[in-house]
Amino acid sequence: MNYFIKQYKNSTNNGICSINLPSSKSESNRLLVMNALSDGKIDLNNLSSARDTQTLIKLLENENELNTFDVLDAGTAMRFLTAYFAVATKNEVALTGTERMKKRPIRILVNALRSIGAEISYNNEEGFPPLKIKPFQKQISSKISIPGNISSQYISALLMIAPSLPHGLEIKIEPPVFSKPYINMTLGLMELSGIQYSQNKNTISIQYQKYQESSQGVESDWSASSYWFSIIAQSEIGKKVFLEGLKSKSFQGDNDIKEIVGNFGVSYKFEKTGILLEKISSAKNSLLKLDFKKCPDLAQTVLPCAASLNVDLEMTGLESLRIKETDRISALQNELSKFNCKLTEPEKGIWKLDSSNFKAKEGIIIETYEDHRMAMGFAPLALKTGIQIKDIEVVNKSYPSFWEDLELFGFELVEQ
Ligand SMILES: O=C(O)C1=C[C@@H](OP(=O)(O)O)[C@@H](O)[C@H](O)C1
Ligand SMILES: C=C(OP(=O)(O)O)C(=O)O
Repeated sequence: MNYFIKQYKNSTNNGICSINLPSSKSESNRLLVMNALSDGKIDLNNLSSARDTQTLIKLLENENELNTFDVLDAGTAMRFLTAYFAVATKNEVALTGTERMKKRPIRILVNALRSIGAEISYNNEEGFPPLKIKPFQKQISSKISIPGNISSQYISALLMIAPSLPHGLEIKIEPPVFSKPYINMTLGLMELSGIQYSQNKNTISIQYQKYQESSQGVESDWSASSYWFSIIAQSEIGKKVFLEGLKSKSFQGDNDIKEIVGNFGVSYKFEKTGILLEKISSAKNSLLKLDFKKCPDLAQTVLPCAASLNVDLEMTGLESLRIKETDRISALQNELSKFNCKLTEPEKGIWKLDSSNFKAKEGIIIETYEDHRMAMGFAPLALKTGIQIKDIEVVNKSYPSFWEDLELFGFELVEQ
């Protein structure tokens, strides 16, 4: 199904809308895997409603009955379960996903796991899911060296299983390290679950030990919050929204959104139960330099937003976007061009967004490429002109109530 999104139903409504964001799927999926590794010692509160998390819950709940585990399009579930089954499964299992998942690389993680003794084979194409994983026999090494520039999910997956290995694990991450806050999130949550580790620059050492009993709550999802930062950035001065469940101290690197969108005239204030956003000034129209290395998932929020505010961008750290739910660079190029904006790579690794000719023509149709962030990143542009978003169910991966929340805020959505 598609939605035609119009601007506010009632633009004179000045009341402050309060949005109940989903909880972080990244935190939820880590806690679920750690809980499974600890035989259920972690009391989990406020797990995410995201499909990625709900899928992982179901798979782990039925672990003893299933022999094929389908993660759909959840990258974290694929990578985390590969490591989990490599050390914890009692029977041979198959791990699979969507057609796109079968094109997301996993060789680096499989090689690392094989090097410590895991028995994993490829069902179709070498280097890609689906995988076949046999029960772990014997740890043959306790040292791994792994590139840090492809996906941090491989590293998080290895860190979480490290305490269960008889000889522990020493992981050397070869720089450059992308998505580092996600590695720190893994270590932070492991520490809260009683795991001790030591770190010397890019080498992390974890001895054999047991996850301890603990109770863990999940914060709201900062990546999901980013669409609200974008909406307020594109609203008139004085417009506000309250986002529930976000905290000033977070494991999520995507909380960088509050600083990035500060450049677009959005202020924020933490309160007891969340954060209040307000549009206080126009965007600075000078060239803005941004590095997405720590927060790649914010790119699809920030680029369309900058485009509509006529802010040109010079960017680094976009490399990992090519291997996510879709090739996010091409998807962004295609959809931004519908607004007369150009995304180019004039020098290797340096990206430019030219927003000077931004034009919102009525009736633009946004393709979403089976990627939730394409739908949610472009939806706020409805503040400029009515736009159509294709395949709206795509948001279920991370933010199932996204469209209801837009309506609550005052957008008018018409099914097409
Ligand atoms: O560990 C995680 O929870 C995630 C890590 C990031 O992936 P990469 O490490 O592949 O960049 C991010 O894009 C993804 O949405 C979630
Ligand atoms: C990249 C993402 O997720 P994953 O890699 O876990 O599929 C995302 O949510 O934007």
